[in-house]
Amino acid sequence: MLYSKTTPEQKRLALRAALGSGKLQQFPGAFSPLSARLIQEKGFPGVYISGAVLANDLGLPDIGLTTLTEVATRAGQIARMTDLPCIVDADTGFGEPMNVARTVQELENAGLAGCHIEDQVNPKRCGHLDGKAVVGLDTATQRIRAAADARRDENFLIMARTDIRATDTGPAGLQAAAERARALVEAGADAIFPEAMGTLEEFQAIRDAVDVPVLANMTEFGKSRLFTAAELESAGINIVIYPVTLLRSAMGEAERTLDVIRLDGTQEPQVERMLTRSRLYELVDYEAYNRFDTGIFNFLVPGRR
Ligand SMILES: C[C@](O)(C(=O)O)[C@H](CC(=O)O)C(=O)O
Ligand SMILES: [Mg+2]
Repeated sequence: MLYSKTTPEQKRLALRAALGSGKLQQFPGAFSPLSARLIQEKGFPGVYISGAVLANDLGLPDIGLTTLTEVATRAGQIARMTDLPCIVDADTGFGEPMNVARTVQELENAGLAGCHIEDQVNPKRCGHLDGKAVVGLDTATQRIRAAADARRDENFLIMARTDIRATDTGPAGLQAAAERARALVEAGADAIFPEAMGTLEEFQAIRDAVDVPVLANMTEFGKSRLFTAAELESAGINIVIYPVTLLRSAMGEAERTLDVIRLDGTQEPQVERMLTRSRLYELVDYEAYNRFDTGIFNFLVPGRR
């Protein structure tokens, strides 16, 4: 009922333990607080909160238009509805290194378990598009150092994302990614998100370059093949995200339903594919509110009528 009783501190500890377990952790992307409940119910160990989903849901492209306030607010709404640790996409940290410091403190306040900060220039773009540019090593490491120094809970996870691989599609790009990953860990990153890796061998190369957890981004219609959990685990990957998968599924289904209503004049053929009323009520814990309400209106004071 209401919000999660698991504290942010407990969630951060759980995330640290999960990442150190040696088992691949699958984090689907929640597009809403309710979808985070579904992710928890299905037995996943954590929730990812995607910058692309946040922006797209507002009708905006994912090019750094969303603000820290918008991201922290929405991420906080999602985080408080689940007992699972949530990792949020903090893009480039919303400004200069000093802004990155504030970003981390706001995300801590919002109850997140961790965030990732990338080395793209502003305006940033989806990591799987062409023509990206990254900042120099100094700025990239300053962002991470500022983030690591700003946190007040040492277990808040600072993940560094590097987009440098795609700036040179040949072996030099991969070499640059491995070097940058090492430098970002040196600057204080607790985990590495190598963006737009093409093959399992590329993931393996980053894995070999650092001794912190490594993330794989299994976003659809991107540069990576959609590797299975077993494949990623065999490459030594610690955490995999499916960032936009649920939004794409939900919007795909919404589009099909709208077409049916237009064509058939009724949604009837789609009803059997929908979340039922009782399932929806289960997810919002309706029953618990009912008990609460009954209790309030039935209280007795001994000796009084
Ligand atoms: C992971 C990502 O940063 C996101 O915002 O979810 C995106 C996902 C996407 O656009 O498919 C990314 O840059 O890969
Ligand atoms: Mg993003």
